Amino acid sequence: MAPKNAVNIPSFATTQLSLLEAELQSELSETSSLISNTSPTSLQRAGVAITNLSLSSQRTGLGGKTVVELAPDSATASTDGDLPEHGIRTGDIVVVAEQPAGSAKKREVRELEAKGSRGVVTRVGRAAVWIALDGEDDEVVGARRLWVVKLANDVTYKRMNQTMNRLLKMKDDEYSGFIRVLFGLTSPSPVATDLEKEIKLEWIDPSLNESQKDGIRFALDSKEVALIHGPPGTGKTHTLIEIILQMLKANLRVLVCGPSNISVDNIVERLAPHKIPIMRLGHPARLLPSVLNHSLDILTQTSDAAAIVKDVRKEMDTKQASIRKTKSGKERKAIYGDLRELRKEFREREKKCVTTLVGQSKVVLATLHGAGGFQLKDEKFDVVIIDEASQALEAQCWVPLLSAKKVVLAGDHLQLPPTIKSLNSKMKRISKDKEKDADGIIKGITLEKTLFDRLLALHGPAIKRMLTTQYRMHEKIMRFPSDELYESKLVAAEGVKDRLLKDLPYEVEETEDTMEPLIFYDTQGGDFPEKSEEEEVAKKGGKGMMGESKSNEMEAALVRHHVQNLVDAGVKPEDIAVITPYNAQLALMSRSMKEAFPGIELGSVDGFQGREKEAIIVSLVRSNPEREVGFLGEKRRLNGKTSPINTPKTT
Ligand SMILES: Nc1ncnc2c1ncn2[C@@H]1O[C@H](COP(=O)(O)OP(=O)(O)OP(=O)(O)O)[C@@H](O)[C@H]1O
Repeated sequence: MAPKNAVNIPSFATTQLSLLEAELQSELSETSSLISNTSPTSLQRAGVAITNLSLSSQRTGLGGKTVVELAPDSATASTDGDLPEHGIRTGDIVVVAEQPAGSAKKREVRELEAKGSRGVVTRVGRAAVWIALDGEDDEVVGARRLWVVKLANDVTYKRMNQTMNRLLKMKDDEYSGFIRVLFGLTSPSPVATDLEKEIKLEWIDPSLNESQKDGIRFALDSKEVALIHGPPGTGKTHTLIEIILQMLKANLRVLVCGPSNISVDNIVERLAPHKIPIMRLGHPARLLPSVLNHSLDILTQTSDAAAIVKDVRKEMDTKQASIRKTKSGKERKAIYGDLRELRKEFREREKKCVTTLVGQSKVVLATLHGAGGFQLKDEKFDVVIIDEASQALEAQCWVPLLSAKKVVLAGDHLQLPPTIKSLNSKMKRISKDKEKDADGIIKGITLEKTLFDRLLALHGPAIKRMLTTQYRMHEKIMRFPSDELYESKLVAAEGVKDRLLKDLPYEVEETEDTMEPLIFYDTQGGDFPEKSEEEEVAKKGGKGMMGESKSNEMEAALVRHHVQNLVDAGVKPEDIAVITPYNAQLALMSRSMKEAFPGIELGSVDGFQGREKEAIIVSLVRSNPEREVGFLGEKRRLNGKTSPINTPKTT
């Protein structure tokens, strides 16, 4: 029987499309106001541009695209030849253009795009940045001074929109059993507790704990959907690896996805030692070096099927190199003509080779977005596994799911959801639309609500298994998240439950700071006032830290003092992280501490989620007579940052 709260699929798709549009618009307007109101130098400082570059090489990359390498212009470069501090990352959508003279000149995004070439950053090095250009005939001439400016990433939206539009247009009889379950038109098939099967299951990893085994059995037995709920450090990825290996043993074909390249690479790295045939889709420049051997691009160069693509690639590279040697415009034009022909040939051959290689792979790994590429267009999988599912937008998850039969989602809905920029306008807009009863928008669906959340609300805890033993925190640190968020179900593994800083595998003195797992510094009262600052760096992409920011100087001094104590006791700075929810506080602390304690890590609370350190110092900043805590009121923000030892927690 269908649950009462079944979701109307076309309305769901319409709602998602409208939310995605609002989100894209807010991203676009944020970028364009920044670009039009700020000088190149300030844009660089804000993390969205690199100035004073020149072209150092160009060659053919995946899909026959031109990849340009840009390095600091010799006239302006620092003596070490390194790029200046910047915030451009692999995967960013950018424009490469001639740098405007006059630092404060106003410019429009449109104008910038018209003058320059759009592309994707494929690699960021210490002394150079590589960009794959979108256009066929894009020409970046070497003699000029260039700059790179980051644009809003509308590419990911395009794929989500396509997916939601396909869902919107599907007719009732086109809904697969799987889709019907995911929208509550039917209930999930009951999972038979097949005792025989349980007995037959031979564990590949002998160290699995009981809750992990239970989750694995459930993921294997369920017919349409299984949620693996993994609180911090409970071995979610560990569990997924066993699930993948068991599925492979059962001769199933599996597609493994995650919202980011790093989430996917993490799984590839852990699967690799098992020597099973795996294929990682995605641009090699964005993959971890250790993962490259499994990447489709490398396989298209090294496998037997690849030989046929190789000669065209070589020919194209030679042509690319010759462009730079010629001064004549006419000759250059002719070379571009040849390149266009070669590129066509290259793509056809590459496609054939890719289809052969992908068709042979039993385990394919890609980002959610990457799963929508041409390589998987007609491929069928028995199961789609999504890791970090509570960090992904639901529309993103549907990219690989539209033609799926079964999904295993791993995540933790009690840690922070994906960051959404348009939250306020979106909420208002939905309720207004609802009042007017317009376009079938569903109230209560937000971008922040992930597929994991929605399925849990739709079908209840029966579709979920929770991992309960955590391998990261001292028992006392674990107590707070366990009691507040996980119904006191977490258990600390033997190896960590009473581990202290003094027990680190190198010499650490026994002091009051190294013998306590959890220390609070009370900073209430008049001596530690918070300060508000207009946050210039908010646009840097600092998650959840928009608008004005807060800092607390006295607290920063206290943090520094505590770090000093730890270091004096022998704790290595690289084992210490200082995190804070506020950008202004981060800036204040970074300045003084990075130099004093080389190797120490400083970061934002949101950015640090899911990482580990031996000692974590949390600077909470807020301290005011009104007792306001701002966005720290979000419980999920206080979750998941703890490590074996958590030191001062300033309040
Ligand atoms: N059954 C186990 N026995 C011993 N150690 C384990 C076991 N399961 C997981 N671990 C260890 O716990 C740590 C966390 O594991 P893993 O990275 O798989 O967890 P996670 O839940 O994916 O982490 P995160 O909270 O970052 O998402 C790792 O160091 C891993 O080796």
